[in-house]
Amino acid sequence: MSTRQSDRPAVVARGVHKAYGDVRAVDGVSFTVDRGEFFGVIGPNGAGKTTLIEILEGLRRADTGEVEVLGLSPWPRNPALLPRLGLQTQNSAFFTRLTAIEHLRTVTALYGVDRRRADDVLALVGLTGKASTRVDRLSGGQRQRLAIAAALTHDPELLFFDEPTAAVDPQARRSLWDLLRRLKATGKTIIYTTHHIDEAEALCDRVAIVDQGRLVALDTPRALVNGLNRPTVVRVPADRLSTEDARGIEGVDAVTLEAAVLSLSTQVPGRVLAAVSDLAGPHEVRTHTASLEDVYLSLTGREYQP
Ligand SMILES: Nc1ncnc2c1ncn2[C@@H]1O[C@H](COP(=O)(O)OP(=O)(O)OP(=O)(O)O)[C@@H](O)[C@H]1O
Repeated sequence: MSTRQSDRPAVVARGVHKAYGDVRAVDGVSFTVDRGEFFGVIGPNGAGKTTLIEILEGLRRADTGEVEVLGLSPWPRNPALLPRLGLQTQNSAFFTRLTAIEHLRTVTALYGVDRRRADDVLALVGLTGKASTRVDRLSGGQRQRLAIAAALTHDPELLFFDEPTAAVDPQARRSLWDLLRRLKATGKTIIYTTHHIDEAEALCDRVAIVDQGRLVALDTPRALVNGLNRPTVVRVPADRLSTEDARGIEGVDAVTLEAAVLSLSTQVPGRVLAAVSDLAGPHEVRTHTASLEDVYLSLTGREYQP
């Protein structure tokens, strides 16, 4: 029985390999991305992320393995697929001497869609006030928004975003997060590469960690963090709680004292926090739990390098 294209996952990759000479850029990668999923790809420099994404986008050909995008093969380049994909890349091309709205109207013309769509997507990314500003006068964050708007002009089903928050200040980064969450809420599938691991943790339904061309982990951020099985550490100023009292709290596995702060390790942080609060009050009590960054570090053996 044949399956309709629309019933297929957004992406299926099976045993994908790609080498450049001796360098195995992608070394046997298999995964599936569901429709409507926000799927993150993270990994150190040179891990093979760009090569993998470019294979999915139909920009490069895999040496071996199978790739299916929206139920179709992206290679040889598939004209039926291109209008259904939205691409924002690190080197997104701009018509820099045009204004923001002129740039988007040019893109709508290239895609053959109604030019009024340019105004819609400009509003969607919150740049209506910059419609008449030349592209080369926009800030880094505004340009990233414009690149996202351009990727949306033809209302694609599957979006590829390559580090859209690179070189963006923290405030603009947060507002881009809001935009990305709104896109996800409209049912778009998003494949997202980032060097900001906190961002992958905050935004993505699932995250693939790639290292040396291989998929070293793939799961929800929560499952990846839980899989580390690290204790939560509750920190309390040492003048508020004695070491003996801390050790006596049910659920505390270890207590250490350093720089006038007691650190209580536990697998049941809620219970321990409540007990600490009863004994010492809630002020200046801090908790530290493992994050996706810890997972990344333990799997790749590398600190995150921006
Ligand atoms: N066109 C090419 N010719 C030869 N080697 C290449 C080419 N493109 C990439 N490589 C090599 O393949 C490996 C994977 O590169 P890729 O750009 O896919 O990694 P990446 O994870 O995207 O890295 P970054 O985070 O730095 O962008 C690297 O060793 C890189 O040097």
